[in-house]
Amino acid sequence: MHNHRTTITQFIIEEQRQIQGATGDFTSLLNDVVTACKVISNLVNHGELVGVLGTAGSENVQGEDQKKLDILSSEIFLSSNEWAGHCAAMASEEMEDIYQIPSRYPKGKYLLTFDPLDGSSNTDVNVSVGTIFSILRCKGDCVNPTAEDFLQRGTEQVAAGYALYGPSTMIVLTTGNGVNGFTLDQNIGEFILTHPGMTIPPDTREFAINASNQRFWEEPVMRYVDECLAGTDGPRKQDFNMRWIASMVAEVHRILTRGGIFMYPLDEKMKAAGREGKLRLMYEANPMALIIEQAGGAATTGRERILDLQPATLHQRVPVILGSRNEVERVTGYHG
Ligand SMILES: O=P(O)(O)OC[C@H]1O[C@](O)(COP(=O)(O)O)[C@@H](O)[C@@H]1O
Ligand SMILES: [Mg+2]
Ligand SMILES: [Mg+2]
Repeated sequence: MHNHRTTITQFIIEEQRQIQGATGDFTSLLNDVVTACKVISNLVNHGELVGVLGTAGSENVQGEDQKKLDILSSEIFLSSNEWAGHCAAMASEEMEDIYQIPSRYPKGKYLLTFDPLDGSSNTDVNVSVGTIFSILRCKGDCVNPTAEDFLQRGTEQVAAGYALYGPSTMIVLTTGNGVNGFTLDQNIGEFILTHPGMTIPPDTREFAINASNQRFWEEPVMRYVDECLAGTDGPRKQDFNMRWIASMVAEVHRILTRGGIFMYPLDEKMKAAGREGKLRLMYEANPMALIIEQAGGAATTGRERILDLQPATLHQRVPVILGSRNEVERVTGYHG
């Protein structure tokens, strides 16, 4: 008897069988998302061999220089998910407005939001990058959806996940029923369940923050990091380690695997620029917050639970503090 390995398709179908009235739409939408991640993984893996490194010479709605892979990955996600009739519309980090499903295709009942290439500053230096996605139900006019239809709290997500293009390619997924990780077996081109029921330890001694912004941090974050750096000589009476990969997907995956706290807090520089944070609520903070909470961790802005936030705009930025529950609650507590 060969040792049976569960593919992501089988896992999703078996999970959907538990749901009364499941039509299969959700399953095939997830399958199309998985296909898109496979295609992006292949591009990232081949890098300069296929000429996909470097900048595209254009800016996105956030005023950031777009990498070729940002745009290619966004196009791959759109073309993989527009034809099958599951989506009413889509929204990408790389597009100002929502993407309407071309009239030649049927429309469906889901809204797909995604960060096609996360960790863009790492594409050209061969460091892990990823894709982040979030699925919502279309509650309004699904024939002519608008950006407003996407502005649902993170608690409304029916699924969230990310693909990590690292030494191995993985997908980590939640449909609100725990968190599971799958590794791409390049030989058969299938994602195999390798990390069932991922959970985050409540305590950790590993923090991640971009220390180059230190002089702009608000007092609560300054205090928290100072106490970590003071180690056994300070009030925490224990030493802490630090990590910063500059790819949110890779940081979150490390935290899901061994615990930790990741912070991209609001700071004085952002406030001066009229910005509410660095990371985007709809396709970075909300999907990651759902995954983290489903694995037993916590995710706040420092002041509020991220999943409770009422989105105001499609590309809204928010402060993000997530990971091991007791540390996130400590930093949040410092914010009063
Ligand atoms: O360059 P910094 O300030 O370290 O910021 C790194 C952060 O920015 C991001 O790259 C933003 O995401 P994108 O690459 O999708 O724009 C995060 O993945 C990462 O955590
Ligand atoms: Mg990103
Ligand atoms: Mg991105």
